[in-house]
Amino acid sequence: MSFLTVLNLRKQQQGALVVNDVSFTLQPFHKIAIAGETGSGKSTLLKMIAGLVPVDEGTVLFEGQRVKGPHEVLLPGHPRIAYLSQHFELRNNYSVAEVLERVNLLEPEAAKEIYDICRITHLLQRRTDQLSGGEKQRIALARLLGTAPQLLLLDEPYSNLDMIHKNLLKTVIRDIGEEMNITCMLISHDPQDILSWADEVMLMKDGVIVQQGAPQQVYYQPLNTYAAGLLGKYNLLESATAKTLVAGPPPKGKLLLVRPEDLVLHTGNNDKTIKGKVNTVTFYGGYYELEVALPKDNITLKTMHTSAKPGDTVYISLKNADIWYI
Ligand SMILES: Nc1ncnc2c1ncn2[C@@H]1O[C@H](COP(=O)(O)OP(=O)(O)OP(=O)(O)O)[C@@H](O)[C@H]1O
Repeated sequence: MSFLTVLNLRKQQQGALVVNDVSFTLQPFHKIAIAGETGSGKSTLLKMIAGLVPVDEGTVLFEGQRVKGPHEVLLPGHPRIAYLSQHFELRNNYSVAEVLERVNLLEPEAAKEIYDICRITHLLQRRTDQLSGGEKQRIALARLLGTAPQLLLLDEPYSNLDMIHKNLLKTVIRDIGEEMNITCMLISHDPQDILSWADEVMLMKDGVIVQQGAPQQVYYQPLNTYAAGLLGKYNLLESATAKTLVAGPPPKGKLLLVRPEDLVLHTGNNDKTIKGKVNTVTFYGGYYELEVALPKDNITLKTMHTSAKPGDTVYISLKNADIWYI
């Protein structure tokens, strides 16, 4: 028996199929991250799993039991599945401690551990209108954890957070998984959040899972340009370019997909380099990004150090990475 089984789930909104025959299973403590363009059905899928939105067709089984829809129960939502919405609200004119105590099901010691993990212990006496967005987010999370969930569904938890609060929340989410033994699923638009956290990545488009696999696999072996683009920049290289960079002929009708960091910049040429002219150089802090015009392609390349300037001639080779054509 799987921890969570999603079977042929379908949902229509305003006459359009927004979740279309989605099936997957989730084992305890396996971290699944979902990405997809806006409107691809990610939130609707999580809300159906949580029992907050009625299912049109299909079934959600949590520990072998069907998750009931919101119209089948008095209080919508499964008691052991928590969903953190992008649009959560904290009641005004209450202290943080009061907001948390209203729903807390845990012993004081366990509740205190959650407040520590969520880094909110110092905020307990504050009023909810005296909090920053990042603090509110961690309190909303602590409130959900107080209901003792086994499965936590996080819907874009990092949106609208500055880097400091985002990093703090990332640590909190990691600790929830590791120290509280809660299984998490997460939606995010940011490849860095997804790839660094997930055991498995699920990519959605038009209500369908278009690709699912380990982060390295979906990043380096995307099934199509949509999947490639969701997880970062990429180059699609013509066969003439591919022939210079890769030993052996490219498969007919296919293009070589290369991530910018898998190209190497040289100042001199050899038989595995291709000559190009630098169009732009952009500094991003930890790396530089160069746009380079090749005879048949324009490519994007990432490098840690460079003194190249627009107009310079450079030579480019491919790192010894796995070759992927689409
Ligand atoms: N309650 C609703 N009533 C009508 N249409 C809805 C409702 N909820 C969602 N939709 C529509 O269903 C589609 C999928 O929405 P959903 O929020 O699941 O997408 P998403 O992938 O989570 O998008 P985003 O990344 O923008 O949050 C969208 O076209 C949306 O407008």
